[in-house]
Amino acid sequence: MELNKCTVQQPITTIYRLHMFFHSLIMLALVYYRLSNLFYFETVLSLHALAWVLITLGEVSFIVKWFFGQGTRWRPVVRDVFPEHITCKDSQLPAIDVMVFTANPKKEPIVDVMNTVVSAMALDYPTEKLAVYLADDGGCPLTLYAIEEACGFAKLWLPFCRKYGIKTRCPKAFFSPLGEDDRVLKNDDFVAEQKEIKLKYEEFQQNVNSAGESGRIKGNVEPDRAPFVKVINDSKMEKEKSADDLSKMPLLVYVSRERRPHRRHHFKGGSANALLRVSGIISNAPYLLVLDCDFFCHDPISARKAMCFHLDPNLSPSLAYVQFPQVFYNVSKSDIYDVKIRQAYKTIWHGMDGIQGPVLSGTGYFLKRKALYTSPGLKDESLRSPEKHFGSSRKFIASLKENNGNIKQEEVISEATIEEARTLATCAYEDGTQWGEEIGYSYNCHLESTFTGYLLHCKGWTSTYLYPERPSFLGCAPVDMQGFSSQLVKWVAALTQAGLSHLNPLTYGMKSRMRTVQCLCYAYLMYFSLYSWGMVLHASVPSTGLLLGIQVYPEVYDPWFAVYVIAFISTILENMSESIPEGGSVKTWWMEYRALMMMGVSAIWLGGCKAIIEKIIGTQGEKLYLSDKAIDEKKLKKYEKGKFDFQGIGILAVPLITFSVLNLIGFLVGINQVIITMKFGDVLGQLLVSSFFVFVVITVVIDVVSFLKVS
Ligand SMILES: O=c1ccn([C@@H]2O[C@H](COP(=O)(O)OP(=O)(O)O[C@H]3O[C@H](CO)[C@@H](O)[C@H](O)[C@H]3O)[C@@H](O)[C@H]2O)c(=O)[nH]1
Ligand SMILES: [Mn+2]
Repeated sequence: MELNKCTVQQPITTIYRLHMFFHSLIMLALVYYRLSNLFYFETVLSLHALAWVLITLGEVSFIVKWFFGQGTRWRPVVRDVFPEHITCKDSQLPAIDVMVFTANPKKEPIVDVMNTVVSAMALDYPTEKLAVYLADDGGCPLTLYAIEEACGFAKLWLPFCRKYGIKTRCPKAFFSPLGEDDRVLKNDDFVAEQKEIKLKYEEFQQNVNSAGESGRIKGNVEPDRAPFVKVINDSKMEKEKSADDLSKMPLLVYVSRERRPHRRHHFKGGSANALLRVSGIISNAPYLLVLDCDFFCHDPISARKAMCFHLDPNLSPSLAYVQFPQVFYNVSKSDIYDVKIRQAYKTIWHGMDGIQGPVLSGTGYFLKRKALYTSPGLKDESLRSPEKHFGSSRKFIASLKENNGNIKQEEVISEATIEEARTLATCAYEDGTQWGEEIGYSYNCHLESTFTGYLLHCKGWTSTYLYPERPSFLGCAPVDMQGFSSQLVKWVAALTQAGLSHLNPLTYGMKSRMRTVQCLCYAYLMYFSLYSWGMVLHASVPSTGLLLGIQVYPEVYDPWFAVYVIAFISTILENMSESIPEGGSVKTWWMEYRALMMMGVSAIWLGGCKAIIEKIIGTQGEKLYLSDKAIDEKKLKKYEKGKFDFQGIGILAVPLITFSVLNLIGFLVGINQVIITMKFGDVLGQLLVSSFFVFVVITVVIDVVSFLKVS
């Protein structure tokens, strides 16, 4: 019986392809128009010619972005899984190591991190096949204390969930509106037990918070520290106490790698590689579930769902990972900043899934451990000289040869193993090895996961995407302009940097084992900031033209004017065809589009510029912003009401204000001119473009002002 099913999305695929054909004709026409007219300028040194060249460049950037984007619309698919068709016994399921990452308790509230840990421990998967690791990149004593407390709580929580078939296995979510369905009356016992467990949860929370607040346990990041590995719960020890099925607990391990101020640590990528090694000699599961600390498990059977792909003999040999979407529990209906990044998770990932597979999104994916060490179907070169690639640990090298991760359940984890694990988590261990290059997560890009996934696809690995109705994982999104923008700047800078490196999708990717259409998709993502140049030019050239009396579009009576109008409408329709069928309305489309325009001339543009400047001066920013997961209630209220919050956006305000003012003045001057001369034919194109920007600005201003009034 089939374990999974893949369907090409119809009729949208046919519509996309027809549109592709139609739109490419218009684009070609526009290129012809611009190029043929550029030759008519008597001198290239006039302002008029300059304006033409600039607007042409702007149009070219739109066309190139559109062209790359077609890769993501070529063959969108949706997948379905049938976990009930898995025939093997539970004891034959492959083991999974869950890796949870945290870095800073100030930005990542410890109790929330523990909720993620507990939700992972509570996955509906045979406990002896499950191990949960917390990589604490902050090395914070309070986090260690909290995980011990959390483990104690889990001993009550897991049996409770299992006994009553609770689906919402993240305690915090269970006691929130998210868990409403699970809290309905089951029987009298349930009511009593629920009350009790709630008290226990509050007690746990209280213990952690008071330990931190009273200063009894240090809640600070320790930037200069030795490696530390501690087994919090050894499932083997428990077996001896003959735990019954309801109360069995998975292995739980706390890891904090060595950090030294003068040593490069490579952020999450570095932490992940250290954890790969440590977990390799402890449980060495063939599959990994990777979770950011704010992404808790919301569907206990997600692991079984992922296995519907990994156990499928047709897919499995080349399948590196199964990606789930990032779904955020705090997205509001209007979502003014488009924090849910709809285009990525609802369009592009499905599109790439139909080619070679979705992007590795950093969290919520089930990865084959071996994929980080080898290429599919090739002789394993790295195992010929393992020390050069993997470093000197014999124990770790032996783990590579192990028969697809026989979890070592026979023995209790020994002190010697922990000692070795500590060595594997030192800074020096990676010296002179291939970690961060050929092996493990790549250090070549700050978006370690996306880029590592890209390299996996280059090696010929595939991936699949599963978007179930009930979110398998839920995370928390930033809810103000500053939070979302800084995330965007970080991502765009990293992607652009990858696009400008020698490993870019157009040269390196095309020559690799990656499929051609897949290369286009990656080019779309890595050169997305190019598009923002198009936006910036469109936000500045037509309006400046109005001020200086320079015409950049054909006259209304010129048939070419119609071509521009058609191009505009066609672009908007393409855009709508993505967001509206995905449960959206014209309003949701507009919110998303407006967000893109605002971010396009600010965060995305600056992120791209940052990468270009760094490329020219030859440095790479060593600072990386950690997204804030401690959500401010006031900010959340504003966001939920659809009111913009620009506080703290800093330099991003400069382009936003400049382009707003420029278009407003240009528009007024243009209108004035029309009134005086009674002729509008030659400026209408520019007036339309400017008014479009003015319209965006006005709708934003209305939102801001109306909020000031009510608050
Ligand atoms: O030095 C660091 C920095 C971050 N993290 C952890 O990495 C995760 C992601 O960091 P976050 O600031 O939340 O990044 P986002 O921008 O929200 O996340 C996206 O982008 C990141 C790359 O910048 C990816 O690592 C993430 O998986 C992806 O979800 C968090 O759990 C952090 O605790 C570390 O372990 N060490
Ligand atoms: Mn995050």
